[in-house]
Amino acid sequence: MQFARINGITLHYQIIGAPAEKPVIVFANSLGTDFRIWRDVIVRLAGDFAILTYDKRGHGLSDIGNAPYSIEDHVGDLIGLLDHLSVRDAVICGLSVGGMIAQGLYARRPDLVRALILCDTGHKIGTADIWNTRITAVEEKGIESIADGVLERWFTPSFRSEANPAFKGYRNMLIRQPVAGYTGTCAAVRDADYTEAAGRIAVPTICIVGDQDGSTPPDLVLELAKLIPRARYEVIANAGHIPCVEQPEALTAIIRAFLAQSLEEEGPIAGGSRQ
Ligand SMILES: O=C(O)CC1=CCC(=O)O1
Repeated sequence: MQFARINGITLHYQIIGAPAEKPVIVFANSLGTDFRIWRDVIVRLAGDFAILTYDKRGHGLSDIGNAPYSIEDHVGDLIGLLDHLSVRDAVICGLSVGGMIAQGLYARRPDLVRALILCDTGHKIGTADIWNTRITAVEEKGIESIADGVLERWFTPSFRSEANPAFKGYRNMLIRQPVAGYTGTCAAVRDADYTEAAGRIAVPTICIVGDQDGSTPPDLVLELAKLIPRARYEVIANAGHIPCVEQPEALTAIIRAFLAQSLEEEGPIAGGSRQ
């Protein structure tokens, strides 16, 4: 296991492959999850790419730090981690709040970003009322009290079978996140708005969404894609909010096709920076 002290807190991360030798893909995960959600995508990409995953603050094995957070706290952690690992010019793939972190990273440090894969995310997600209601419920009654509603938006009905051990496992992942980390990140999403910044994105970008995503539905993700100059847009069939879990093969195929085209257009990377 790999850990680094960044911005005064311990972050848990994992690097597979050599960033000095292969194009780097960084995966940023969603609210209420840790980096294990990317496993079935990573195993399909490893070998061709160096892969960095990490648990954002307040999630997984990373420290909680001072909650509540702003999205800039999460962005600052990823900047710190990439600087710590001397990774530049990476492909950033972010899911949901991870996609907002990716947008914020590009806004602050475009030198770190070669391409963006924005998965089931938005320039703005939800309303202040929705997030404040959720924060209050979790503070008063715990994550378990909202888990069923969240899981209905995360996964399609066929995945949400009690007979599916993976469904139970991801429910465990959600309800075992620290309350302060979870509500702290709800506050970060509530206050984040990348509507203006989206128009300034000038790297190859693809926006991807599950056709049954109940959290950031296809309409929202399409709206984001339309804000970003020349962004591509893809819908994955039979997936909710977390296609890396439900449809990893389809998601990997889209990522591969996008990177084959966009990295080819831009020229080869070696040593974590463009030639
Ligand atoms: O958990 C949810 O409701 C969906 C979600 C919104 C932001 C995020 O990261 O996940």
